[in-house]
Amino acid sequence: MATDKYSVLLPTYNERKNLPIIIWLLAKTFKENNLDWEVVIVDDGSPDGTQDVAKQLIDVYGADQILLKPRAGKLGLGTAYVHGLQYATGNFIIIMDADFSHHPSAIPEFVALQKKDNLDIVTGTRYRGDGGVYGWDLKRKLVSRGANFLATTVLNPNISDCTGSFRLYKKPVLEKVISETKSKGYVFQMEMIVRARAMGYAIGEVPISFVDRVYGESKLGGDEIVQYAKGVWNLFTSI
Ligand SMILES: Nc1nc2c(ncn2[C@@H]2O[C@H](COP(=O)(O)OP(=O)(O)O[C@H]3O[C@H](CO)[C@@H](O)[C@H](O)[C@@H]3O)[C@@H](O)[C@H]2O)c(=O)[nH]1
Ligand SMILES: [Mg+2]
Repeated sequence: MATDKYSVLLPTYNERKNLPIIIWLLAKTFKENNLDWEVVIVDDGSPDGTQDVAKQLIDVYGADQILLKPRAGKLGLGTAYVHGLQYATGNFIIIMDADFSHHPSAIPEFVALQKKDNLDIVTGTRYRGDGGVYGWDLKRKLVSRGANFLATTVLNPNISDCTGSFRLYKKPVLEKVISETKSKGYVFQMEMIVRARAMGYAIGEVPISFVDRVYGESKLGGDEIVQYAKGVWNLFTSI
């Protein structure tokens, strides 16, 4: 009996090479675990032809499993989730990256933990238990650790990985938290989890291994880091 449905929001920017494999892995994982699913691809006009690949995947898997909801230009990661959510039909939403840094094989663990404690949110953590980061250089590791340290000391949300973006939400919970969230870029994930905590939602953590992408480049730039620091400050003064 499968009444629950899981909608994956998959933001893409130049992920032509990664998309077919991540979709294949997702389909396999959901099928093997007997879960009802769909993927909403939010592509921001990638110049590398990501959308052509997405259309081919719709032909292979069917339009009820793969939805392509593009935007005209690169408008940022945070607003990509807001955009994708409008089209999701599942009662649970999974947010993840399209470049295998978030492996679909962790999804059954997220689902099981959510069910066990009837959690509102399950978030992947690189900074607890068996979790970890592989393939990042020292600078990127320091940026991530520093970002988490800043959020933890200033906002104290009692979450070991505030900037991670592999998460499972009850759909109404995500809708509520997203409606209160103001940031537009990478800082969005941190703001979401801090606000969710302040709203009193039940949050669980699953240790995950984050492996740096094989194909393509990260889109995290210096501007995102500045936006992040501003985001922590805004939350500090508003929550
Ligand atoms: N639609 C859209 N997608 C985007 C955009 N920017 C990035 N993406 C997509 O968002 C995902 C993550 O982007 P990456 O560029 O691969 O991020 P990262 O450097 O690996 O950063 C990861 O770690 C950060 C810090 O923990 C996380 O905050 C971030 O979400 C991600 O998991 C990828 O699927 C990428 O294509 C955008 O402006 N628009
Ligand atoms: Mg990445």
